[in-house]
Amino acid sequence: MGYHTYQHSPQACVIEGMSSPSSSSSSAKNPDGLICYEDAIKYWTSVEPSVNGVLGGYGESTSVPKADIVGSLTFVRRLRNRFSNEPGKIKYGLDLGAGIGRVTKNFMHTVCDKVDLLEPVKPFVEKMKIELQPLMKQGKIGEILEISMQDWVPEEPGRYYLIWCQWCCGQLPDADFLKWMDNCRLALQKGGMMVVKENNATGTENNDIYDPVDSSKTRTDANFRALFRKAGWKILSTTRQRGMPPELYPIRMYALQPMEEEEEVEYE
Ligand SMILES: C[S@@+](CC[C@H](N)C(=O)[O-])C[C@H]1O[C@@H](n2cnc3c(N)ncnc32)[C@H](O)[C@@H]1O
Repeated sequence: MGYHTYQHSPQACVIEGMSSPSSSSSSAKNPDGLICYEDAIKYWTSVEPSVNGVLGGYGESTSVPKADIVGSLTFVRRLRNRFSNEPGKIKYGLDLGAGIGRVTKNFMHTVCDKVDLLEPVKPFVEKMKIELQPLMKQGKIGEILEISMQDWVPEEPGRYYLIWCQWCCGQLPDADFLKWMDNCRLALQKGGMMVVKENNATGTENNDIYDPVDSSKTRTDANFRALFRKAGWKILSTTRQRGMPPELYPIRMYALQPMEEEEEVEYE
């Protein structure tokens, strides 16, 4: 997510050349086929390891970082009676696509006993280790996994009380997204919760927008809901992030739990 994940006309696809934003290129129809993991890592490795870098130019001189953290905290606090840790287990958090550790540093450590972070980009991991020094000294940081979400296989089933995935699951095409959700289910404690916080493209299920800058896609709310259902997760609650600059895509938080077998899903 950078400048490019914000409200803009879909740009010309790097593969197809300079088609106009309004042209009906196959990129608009099949963004999944255009996602390239290597290009994504190359892009993120070239980005300054700072809040400004991971937030695409919406750093600390803007309202975005603060509004984002306040929104996340409020959302999780509102849900505190709807999820719990498994008796006797540590309240472990997992911060996915963690960048320089912004989410853990400002928010996750306050709701979890300990947080693991997953981030594939080396300069971000190096900066994260500096940013999180004080929390490491307090014993609040667990493992730092230097891998991509699509390569992650949970080593300890039922480890996590809260899994947080923000502004990074657009890096995965739908097929890998579904496999990744299966891994999340395996990794979650009984009673635990996962939150996906992402930009939303407008339109129906098939209107996801490819972003050539970081080789990701921005999903519609309809596609998120369809994928959650397909992967066997129910939405406990969902809300729109408030207080963001008007030029940005709408941002939505989805609080999720695995469906019980035969459970009816209620969507808001
Ligand atoms: C927009 S930044 C968001 C960082 C962080 N979640 C935050 O909100 O501050 C996107 C992050 O996703 C990471 N990323 C890119 N491809 C990824 C992948 N395949 N798996 C996991 N993370 C990925 C990037 O390196 C970058 O740190």
